[in-house]
Amino acid sequence: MNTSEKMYHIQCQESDIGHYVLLPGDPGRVSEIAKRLEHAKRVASNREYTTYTGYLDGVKVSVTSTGIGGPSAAIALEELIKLGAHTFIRVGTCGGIDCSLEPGSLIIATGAIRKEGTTSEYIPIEFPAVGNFELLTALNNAAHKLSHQSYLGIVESKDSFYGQHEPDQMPNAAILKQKWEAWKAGGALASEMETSALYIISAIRRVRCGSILLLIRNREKENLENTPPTMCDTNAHLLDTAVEGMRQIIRIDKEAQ
Ligand SMILES: O=P(O)(O)O[C@H]1O[C@H](CO)[C@@H](O)[C@H]1O
Ligand SMILES: O=c1cc[nH]c(=O)[nH]1
Repeated sequence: MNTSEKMYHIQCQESDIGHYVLLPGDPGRVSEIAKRLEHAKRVASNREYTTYTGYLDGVKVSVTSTGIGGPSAAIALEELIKLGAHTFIRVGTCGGIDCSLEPGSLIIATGAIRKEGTTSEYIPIEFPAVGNFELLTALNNAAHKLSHQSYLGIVESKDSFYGQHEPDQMPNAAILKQKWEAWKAGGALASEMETSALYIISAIRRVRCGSILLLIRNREKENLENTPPTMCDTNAHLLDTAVEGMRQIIRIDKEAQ
């Protein structure tokens, strides 16, 4: 491959991208993360994909938004891997499945339920979507270091946001609700839309990915306790923890060299 070639969707070339990449879904979150890097500059913005690149402890690190959902995240990840990136942290948001979780909690996804269509085009459904152990450990250590409460566990990655929030509006309501109850009984923590695609593709391409998510609202908790909607309206602790996790993995990699 000609490495000066720009990738079709993210509009970046190899020299634009670090080997380490933070992956928010929301393009609006990219500059907020980039502020936590050294000398970060915007390198491209096309469709849902905005990229900044800077440094952490002298090592080049990029931030690229994935947009919403598996198809969009899969494109970002595939193109970043083609440009040489090998270590990824998703920096996302989620809604509660486990009724004990407070809005504002940080969820570190050990694995993801593959309730999406993208990864079935890659590998049969029996293959599990699992995070990279080193990265999950680094994220967990980062949360402890910064004194932020975090929870390790399984998340649901689905395709339909409104299928989660308004299942009764869907002809498929009975199946949606039955599966949701099954995930709850199985101890799943939260629901989002990209982690399973990122984990499956990372496994297939032999790169590392970990996902950390901010729980912004927990309808299960509200329903159980009969309390009004409560939204978490701050994400600084998510961004600080994700960047500290990346700093830790960079340090571990340097020590192993
Ligand atoms: O905040 P981000 O990272 O986009 O993550 C979550 O928010 C979006 C839905 O509102 C989906 O992308 C979901 O996974
Ligand atoms: O409830 C939520 C919150 C964020 N993202 C989701 O997919 N669901």
